Amino acid sequence: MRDLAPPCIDVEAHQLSKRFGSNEIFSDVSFRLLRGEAVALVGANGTGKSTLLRCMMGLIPAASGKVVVLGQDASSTSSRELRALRARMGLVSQKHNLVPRLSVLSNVIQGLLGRHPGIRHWSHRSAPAASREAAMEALGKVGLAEFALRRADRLSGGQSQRVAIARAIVGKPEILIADEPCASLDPAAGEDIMKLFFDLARQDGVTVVFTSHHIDHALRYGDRILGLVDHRLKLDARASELNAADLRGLYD
Ligand SMILES: Nc1ncnc2c1ncn2[C@@H]1O[C@H](COP(=O)(O)OP(=O)(O)OP(=O)(O)O)[C@@H](O)[C@H]1O
Repeated sequence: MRDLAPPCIDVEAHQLSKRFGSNEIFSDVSFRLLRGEAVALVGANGTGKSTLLRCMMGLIPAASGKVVVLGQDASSTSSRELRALRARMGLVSQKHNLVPRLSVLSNVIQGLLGRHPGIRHWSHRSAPAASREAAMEALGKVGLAEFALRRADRLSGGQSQRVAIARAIVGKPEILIADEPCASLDPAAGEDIMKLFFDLARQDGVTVVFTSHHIDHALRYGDRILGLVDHRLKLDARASELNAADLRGLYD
């Protein structure tokens, strides 16, 4: 469990803007994410949610502005420092990117590689026992422990998604970024994953940012909700102060 007091800012975006060519994706986006908060990022298709998350991880450069993550400027740090920074974060992207021919367990163990530069344990057979144990624990959290030795290409879409989530949390990230984590999950599995994220924030002090088109998930599992509309951050409010109609208004 991380020390939750005093309150600490894990992410601070300051007047962040992004364009692809002449296409402005978002501009003048500023917000702060506090340690241990669960934050829902919402907005219609194509408003730039995934792009904003990728900027936060330093995976793509911003056009202007800056984003400071865990005390480091992700927009202008060296690639070596960026790798070290990313090792402290977990990412669940819309594409699972599992290695098809490897076992589920080996795929989850890959989530630990960034934490141990230079070590390449691609297979669960050669990984240290501690890595295997951590991966089994993460698989247990997403309800897939019994699938550990199955090849990743023999999973359903929803199972693959849960393996990707296990891979993102196995290294005990300080910040977890999840881009539509429930998109391919049935309602019960989606609820389980949202509860897991909520517990990671509440019990372990992980800062969780997730995008979702489930208004209900954003309201119930987000402490705070950020909303993108027309290239701008139009909403930054506590979930307890919002209702479903407020969020539906972002999609009009
Ligand atoms: N690499 C890229 N090059 C050019 N345009 C891009 C690139 N990536 C995203 N875009 C464009 O940026 C805009 C925002 O895309 P993004 O995926 O961030 O939206 P989103 O809000 O996450 O959408 P969705 O809800 O559909 O997942 C879209 O118009 C998209 O076509």
